[in-house]
Amino acid sequence: SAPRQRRTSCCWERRHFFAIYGRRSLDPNGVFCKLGIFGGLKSEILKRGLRATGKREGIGAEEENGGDDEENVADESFQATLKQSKEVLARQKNLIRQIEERRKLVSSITSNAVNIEIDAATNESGSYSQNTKQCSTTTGELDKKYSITTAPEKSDQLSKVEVSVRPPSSDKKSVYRREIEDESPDEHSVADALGLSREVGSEAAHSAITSPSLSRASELYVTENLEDLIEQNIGNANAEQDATPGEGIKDSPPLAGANVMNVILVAAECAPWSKTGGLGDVAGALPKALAKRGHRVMVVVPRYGDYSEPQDLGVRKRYKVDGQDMEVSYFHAYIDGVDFVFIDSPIFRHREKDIYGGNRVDILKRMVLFCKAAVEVPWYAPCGGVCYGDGNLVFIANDWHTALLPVYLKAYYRDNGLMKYTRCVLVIHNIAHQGRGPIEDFHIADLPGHYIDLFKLYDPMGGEHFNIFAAGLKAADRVVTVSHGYAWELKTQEGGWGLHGIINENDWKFKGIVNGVDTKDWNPSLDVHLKSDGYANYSLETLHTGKSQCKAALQKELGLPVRDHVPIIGFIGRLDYQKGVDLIAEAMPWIVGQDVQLIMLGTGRQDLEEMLRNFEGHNRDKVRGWVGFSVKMAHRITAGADVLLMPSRFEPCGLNQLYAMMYGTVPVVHAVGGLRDTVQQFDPYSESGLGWTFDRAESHKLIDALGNCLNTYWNYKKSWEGLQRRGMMQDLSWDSAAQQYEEVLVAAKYQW
Ligand SMILES: Nc1ncnc2c1ncn2[C@@H]1O[C@H](COP(=O)(O)OP(=O)(O)O[C@H]2O[C@H](CO)[C@@H](O)[C@H](O)[C@H]2O)[C@@H](O)[C@H]1O
Repeated sequence: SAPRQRRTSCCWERRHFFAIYGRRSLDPNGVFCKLGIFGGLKSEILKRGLRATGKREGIGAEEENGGDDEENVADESFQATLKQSKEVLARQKNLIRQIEERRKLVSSITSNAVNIEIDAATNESGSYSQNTKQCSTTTGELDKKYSITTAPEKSDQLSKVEVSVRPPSSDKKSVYRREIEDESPDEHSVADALGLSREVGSEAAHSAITSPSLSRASELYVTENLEDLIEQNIGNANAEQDATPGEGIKDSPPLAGANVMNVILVAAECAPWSKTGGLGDVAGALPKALAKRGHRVMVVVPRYGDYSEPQDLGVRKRYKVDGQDMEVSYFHAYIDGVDFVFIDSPIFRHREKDIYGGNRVDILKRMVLFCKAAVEVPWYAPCGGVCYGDGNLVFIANDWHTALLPVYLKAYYRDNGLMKYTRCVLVIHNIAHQGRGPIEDFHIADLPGHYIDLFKLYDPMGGEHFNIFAAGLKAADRVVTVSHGYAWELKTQEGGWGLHGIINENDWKFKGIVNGVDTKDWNPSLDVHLKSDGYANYSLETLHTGKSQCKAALQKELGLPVRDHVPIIGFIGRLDYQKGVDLIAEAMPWIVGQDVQLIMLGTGRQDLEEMLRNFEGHNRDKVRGWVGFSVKMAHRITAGADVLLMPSRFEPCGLNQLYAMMYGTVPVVHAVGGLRDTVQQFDPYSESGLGWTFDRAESHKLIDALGNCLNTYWNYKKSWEGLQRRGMMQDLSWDSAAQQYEEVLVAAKYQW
């Protein structure tokens, strides 16, 4: 009976072994190919294999009493298992090599994509648009699918579509997760997730997952290991993607967590399509940062020019403006995770060089049409096939041009039980422009009579008048301005420009958030405007040589003496009262008395433009006054200059000083509004600070500050380098601002 017992025991062990790992485990293309990849499993297999031979189970003692046959069987079995283990090891190595190759492929695709973008942007606007168009078409397609899942309205139709959706390719991890959760067992998803070729991987994956002989424990084991491997594999790919600055949407879950919502930013301008100043920059950059946090984000802007990226959505709507029927259509592009919707109408067309041009009534009519159409965009503009809808939606309106939006939202819709869950936040970029006019302008706004009270404002400057910003501030659910300093100033009589009373009354819903920088556009190591004409990209590591090269290229381009040791002082901005250009004029005799070069770029008031030309005319060896709007020159001056001068009388935030610091250019600023928030005065004792500030908008104060700055430049090189480095090392991206905006959006959402 002993031999029978031994045979039974041995057979049981073998049956048990197969029961756990399946018969196909002995097939070279079978489950071991799959299981072998998990390091821990190898020893388990060996252990089980040995147990099957009985040698680890103490059965050996009985075997010694048994016949040679039994011993041979055990030996053969042991040899087979050993061979099998070796094969497993070889396959494991092979799989690791495949994963490595796949990782390289992902990395090369990622870097190619970045190169395409950089190439696109390097070209002049025409080719930039073409390339972007390609990108947007692709991502638009993805968005079409993705947006369906993120749409908050879950109509029957939507949830049906959801079954087949996939998020954008960058969100690979969640694709695989969902495939495993929803569709497993599925050989394709698992093999794809592992990066296995179909021939090697699919059958193995299928066996591993679907084999009926898999016990619950081994199923769990396989799943866990699969997930680990997928995590690791995709994590590596994502890490490589993350290393690319400015990449779009990243891993799930979204940073915004449960607060994910639909956000529509509405602005009169948006870079790169339309820009007269900082509003265009913000409208182009903040939405991308919000999208990165997981929100579904749209920008709505008039279609001033014949832009090539946006495609006609084929939707037509009519709105009445001052008694006249006007038709609008909607153009759409999906770029960097954001839906850009352009509202087309004959009254916007061909205005790209003159966005705010025309008489007061003309501008008002344009803004009335724009706001009337913009507030209904979530109903009519199908982005990626699905409209945003008005649930879980917050508008971000900007400056007086779109301050009618919160008023329309209330008067046309919420007062009538529509758009009940839609909110509007109004951002003040500049209170100096308010949309003022005579009371009679009210009829153009086309609102119920009692709404006149929102618009009526009396101040000593304008008497009783119609004021669009005033109405917007009252109707908005929340109000944001672009720095803490400016938030404080707006509440004062001097800083509020007649609206301080309203702002004080609405203090509870008012907040300052400092703007960020689009670190893709304004980044010395990526800047597309530094790739030609002798300029060079540079970083913190190559600051010294890179900046010198840009400086020489700038001097050469503008016909100034090419001298490395002469400090270049730059100025970029609108030529108006706000920017304090007249203070530079007053300080001009002192400035040209120094061994410096001054480069000024700007457009605006004609007398100030003339002044710039005169500066240059009288000091050709030291001064250049570029009258015009040139984004390329703005970037090149920022890179090539040593000092950026911003003597603004008031400055809600100011972006140029932020850009300057990113480029190792030291700012000298009037300590006001956002300039005070962002430029910390240099302290030579503690070697801290970011630049020089002066406390009053007076030319002698400017001269003092600039004098100290130049002294440091000439005589304290180490301190100078410290200033540059501290500036460049700051995190000035939109990430933190976007998080603060999100808090405001959430507060608005839950406000009744
Ligand atoms: N001639 C020219 N050629 C090329 N580019 C030129 C140019 N003149 C100006 N720019 C560019 O326009 C932008 C100006 O931005 P700012 O923030 O400095 O001022 P702006 O007063 O327009 O914005 C308002 O809104 C922004 C955004 O909130 C606030 O930062 C700011 O304080 C407030 O006054 C920068 O990108 C600058 O490079």
